Amino acid sequence: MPTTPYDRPALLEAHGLAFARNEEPIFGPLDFALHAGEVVLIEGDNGAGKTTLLRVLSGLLAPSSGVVRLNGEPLTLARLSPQVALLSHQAGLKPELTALENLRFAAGLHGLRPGMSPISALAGVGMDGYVDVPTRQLSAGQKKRVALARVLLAPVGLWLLDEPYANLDLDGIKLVNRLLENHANRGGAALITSHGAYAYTSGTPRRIPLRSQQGDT
Ligand SMILES: Nc1ncnc2c1ncn2[C@@H]1O[C@H](COP(=O)(O)OP(=O)(O)OP(=O)(O)O)[C@@H](O)[C@H]1O
Repeated sequence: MPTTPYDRPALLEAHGLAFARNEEPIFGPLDFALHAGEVVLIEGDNGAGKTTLLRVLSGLLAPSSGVVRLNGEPLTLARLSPQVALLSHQAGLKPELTALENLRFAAGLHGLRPGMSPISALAGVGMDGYVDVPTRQLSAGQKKRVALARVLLAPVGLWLLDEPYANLDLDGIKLVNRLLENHANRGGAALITSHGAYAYTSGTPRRIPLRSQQGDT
């Protein structure tokens, strides 16, 4: 019998996942699973809890209740870094290093996706003309592209991308959609947040709507 991604443990699963701050609910409880080949979009207005959810899913914040599993195993920071590439609001680049040096540094820490090099990852995001430029001299959108190149370079199946479209021009938005589509087609999976304006549209992604709970009665 042919196997499908659904026969294997999900790359990422959340069960009864909720987060509260000072007893104020931020999101949840949420139940979802992300399988190989899927892109799932977390949608919500400003303050709805999208970044908080990604920080919980990446082990940076502990949930108030519920569990997160990576490839069927409980999430731990030790399991996270070899399996997950994170893109957060801050590009996370070292400003004194060039774009290329930043990617070489990342490759030294996390390794390389087969067939990919720091130069080819920069070319893949349209930044091959900026390899020798210190990243402090780059615009916000250019920094975002270098940060996306770092995601592209990482030899991992799961991408957690917080606002990948922010600061990008129209070409950059199409680029993110193309990167997501290619990643899903080669068996990867991605969870992305967006306000919805530039949502990934290929293959009708599943959506997890978040709604601000603060002030609810
Ligand atoms: N460090 C913090 N301390 C206290 N409250 C916080 C903190 N970070 C976020 N919040 C609150 O948690 C709620 C969810 O914030 P979060 O950043 O997750 O929303 P978001 O959906 O990502 O918003 P945006 O679309 O504006 O980026 C908001 O009400 C916010 O004010």
